[in-house]
Amino acid sequence: MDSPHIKSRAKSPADDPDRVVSAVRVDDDEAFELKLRPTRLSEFIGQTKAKEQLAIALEAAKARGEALDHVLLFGPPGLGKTTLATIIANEMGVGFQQTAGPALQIQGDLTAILSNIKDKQVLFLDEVHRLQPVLQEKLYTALEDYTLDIMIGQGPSARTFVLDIKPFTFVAATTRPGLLSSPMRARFGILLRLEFYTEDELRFVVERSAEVLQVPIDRDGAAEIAIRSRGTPRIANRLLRRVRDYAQVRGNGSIDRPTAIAALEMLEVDAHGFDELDRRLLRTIIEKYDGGPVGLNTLAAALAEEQDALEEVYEPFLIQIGFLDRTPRGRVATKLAYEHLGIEMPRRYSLF
Ligand SMILES: Nc1ncnc2c1ncn2[C@@H]1O[C@H](COP(=O)(O)OP(=O)(O)OP(=O)(O)O)[C@@H](O)[C@H]1O
Ligand SMILES: [Mg+2]
Repeated sequence: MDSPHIKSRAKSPADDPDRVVSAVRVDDDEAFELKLRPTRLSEFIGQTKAKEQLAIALEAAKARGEALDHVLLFGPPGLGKTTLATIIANEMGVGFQQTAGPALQIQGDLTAILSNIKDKQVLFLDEVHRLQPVLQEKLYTALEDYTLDIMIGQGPSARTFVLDIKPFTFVAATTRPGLLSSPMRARFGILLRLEFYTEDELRFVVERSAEVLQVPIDRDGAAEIAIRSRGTPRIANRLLRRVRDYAQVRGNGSIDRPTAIAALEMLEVDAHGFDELDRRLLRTIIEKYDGGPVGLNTLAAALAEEQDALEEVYEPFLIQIGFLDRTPRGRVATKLAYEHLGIEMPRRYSLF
């Protein structure tokens, strides 16, 4: 993500409650996530709409013996974009190569990757919104007709070569689809929007991960973790890991509801798994703008965050659980938000 919000430093990063519930990946998630990452579409929990759309496209492409159409995966962090990209390669039975927008700086970086592409393979580009505009333009032709124009030399003696590229599947991921140019968006045949997970789906995620990790957990214990995971599998897995530690040290190693509650309270994970920005956003609307409505640009300035990051990454979850309303006149904090923060809701006087 582009703008990780500034966090106060706790003594140990592992004890920082905001870190525990942040949807953004942190370094020590990596090895752990790899282990818990589903590898086939059938193991991928939830996202029924995206999964169905993808399953049909995969079957059709396989039947035709062609590369799958280019895919754009978008949605807030930690919902399974990278996971789905690897699943696509597995299901197609093709190679997988991964890079990220900020890793490609000059045209040579892109040329090197594209000229080594194997037939029908998946090229996964994470954070596609951070790819330099000049490189985006180069990519357009590669995606459309599998050729790449390479300029050699400068000035009057410059010459252009056309490089043929093997047909491949470009899978791009972004948390901020609003930052993509429309020609870029038009290159994707398959657009998959990932949504926040329901509590039941997250309970499945927790139960599945517990099985992989061989941690005994009962349904209520898993449900308790699911509720506080902010609709996000990454957070669910991270909380499971911390609750497992707690159960091992303070309990008998297995996770039931009382153990999960005690562990999550110790970690200061609140009832909805809010992180610091969620709370700051709601508090700002309530305390600075009397609960709203407040315009997105004003709110972004007050929080020192980018507008589209608020709109695409943070607000959707708060809206989904009914803490925030988007109205034509701006953002409004709801009764639930006041209750959650323990602030009394002022009585509103109507003019009529
Ligand atoms: N549908 C799912 N079923 C089971 N586990 C999942 C699912 N989606 C995600 N996960 C788990 O959540 C972790 C985070 O998912 P992933 O890395 O794919 O998210 P992402 O959308 O790529 O995040 P980012 O925007 O930060 O790149 C994975 O390691 C995986 O274990
Ligand atoms: Mg990812």
